[in-house]
Amino acid sequence: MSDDEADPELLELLRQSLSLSKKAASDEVSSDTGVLKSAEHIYANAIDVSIDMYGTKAAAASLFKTMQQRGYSTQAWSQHDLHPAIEQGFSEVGMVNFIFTMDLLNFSFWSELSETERYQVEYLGKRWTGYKSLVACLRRALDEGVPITTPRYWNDSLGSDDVLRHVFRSATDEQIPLLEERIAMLREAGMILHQDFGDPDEIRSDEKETLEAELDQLALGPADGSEVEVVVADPAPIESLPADVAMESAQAGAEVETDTTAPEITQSNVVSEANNDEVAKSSLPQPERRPDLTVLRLVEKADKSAGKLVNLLAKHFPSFRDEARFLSKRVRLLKRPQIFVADLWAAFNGAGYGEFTDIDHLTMFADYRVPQMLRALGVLVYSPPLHYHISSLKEIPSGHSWEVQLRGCSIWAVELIRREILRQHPEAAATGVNAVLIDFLLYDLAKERESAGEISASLVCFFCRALRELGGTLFKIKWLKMPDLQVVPRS
Ligand SMILES: Nc1nc2c(c(CN[C@H]3C=C[C@H](O)[C@@H]3O)cn2[C@@H]2O[C@H](COP(=O)(O)O)[C@@H](O)[C@H]2O)c(=O)[nH]1
Repeated sequence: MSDDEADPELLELLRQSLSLSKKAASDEVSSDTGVLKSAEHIYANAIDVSIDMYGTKAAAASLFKTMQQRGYSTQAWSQHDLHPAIEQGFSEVGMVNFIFTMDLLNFSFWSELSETERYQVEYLGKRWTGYKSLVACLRRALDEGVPITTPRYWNDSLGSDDVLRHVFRSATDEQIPLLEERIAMLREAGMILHQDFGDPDEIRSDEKETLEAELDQLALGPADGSEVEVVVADPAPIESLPADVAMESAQAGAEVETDTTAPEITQSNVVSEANNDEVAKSSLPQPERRPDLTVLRLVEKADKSAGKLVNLLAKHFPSFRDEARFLSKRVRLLKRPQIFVADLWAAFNGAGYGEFTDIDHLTMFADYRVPQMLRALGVLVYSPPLHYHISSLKEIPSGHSWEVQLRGCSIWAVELIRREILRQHPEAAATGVNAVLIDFLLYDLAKERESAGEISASLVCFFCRALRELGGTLFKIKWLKMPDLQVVPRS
């Protein structure tokens, strides 16, 4: 390096000491999520939920057998009715943005109404409920030309409350639970993505000038007093983005910049992810195309670590920070950050943006559906007070000790099932049997039972272990109303 060139390491040191470099802020993220440790702590101190050893062994055997029979793998993810796939015309940017949007809102589809009256979404000539109703809303919006999976859109004037309410519209009188909270979460996440992972091009000019001025003042002249040229890193020109992203954005303009002065949004003048090409051919004036790479940058910041990506989500996004207090200790459950990473891993089959070196460190995702299945399999056992509370259809408030015990013990139970499978079948380690696939399978089995009428949507029939052993009948009890998201009213 010649004398008059600025020392890049010195400049980075200056930036970090002034905490001007975003790079410094996110490098402190650990790859250890702490979720399994929290789950073990909850299990070790739970008095209302326990894990049955025999049930766990039996569940491990039957789940492994089912996995073998179905050849269960990440491939199952793309075979789902509504999940996006590259083969359907989604770009990689579009897939990542879709999955982020989906898992940002992937909570609480609970209804107390009957199958016919509960919230449901009409799409592709079918009625979708539960988690699938959310995915159907996103697909339907894209088909209707609303770029609902483009983070930039969430705070664009075109993305009004009315437009977003229309995206989640119901085919029945019941609307999607927590609609206003979901809209607020979209806007908050869009702002955070722009602030923390925004395109350097989009840094406000005054912000950039401030940065340059501060660095100018601090640039240390070399010993011989010659001038040091302060270089403020220019935004990476689009051609220097990873080949696949540059290609995606050059070809398909995966995202469309919504021009706030554009005419009222109509089906034809907004380019959606899924039908870029058709509209590209249309005669309409095409707005400037620029991909929204903020989620990609978030994913890339994790350096292919699943644990780091989970922690980045919990660190930057309050709505992903799924934690609770149990016996006056903070515990981490992080259901949706983990399910986002798992969905990326499955959607991309462990490659590209789905490649994670530590995917096996993820745990089960503590929702309200998989615990039902664990109970039905005889893995989870409830204390009489908890069982009575549930069977008398009483709600369990968010953050209540019972909720934390149910979620934490479910995570620990799936870990014990995973260990038992590997104990019974050491070869399974090579086939990638991990908590993610066990969880996915438990969820899918629960939904299959629901479709087969064994578990109705609003009333969940449990084989109460004690009754079954006494040859008792099926206990018709309603699953506890346990919102899996701690919704803090937005001030
Ligand atoms: N632990 C766990 N929880 C999951 C899922 C999924 C869907 N994942 C798909 C991706 C790959 C798999 O093959 C699945 O097909 C949704 N949920 C949660 O359930 C609740 C919705 O329930 P219901 O109202 O009945 O649809 C809600 O809290 C939602 O966040 C999962 O996989 N694991």
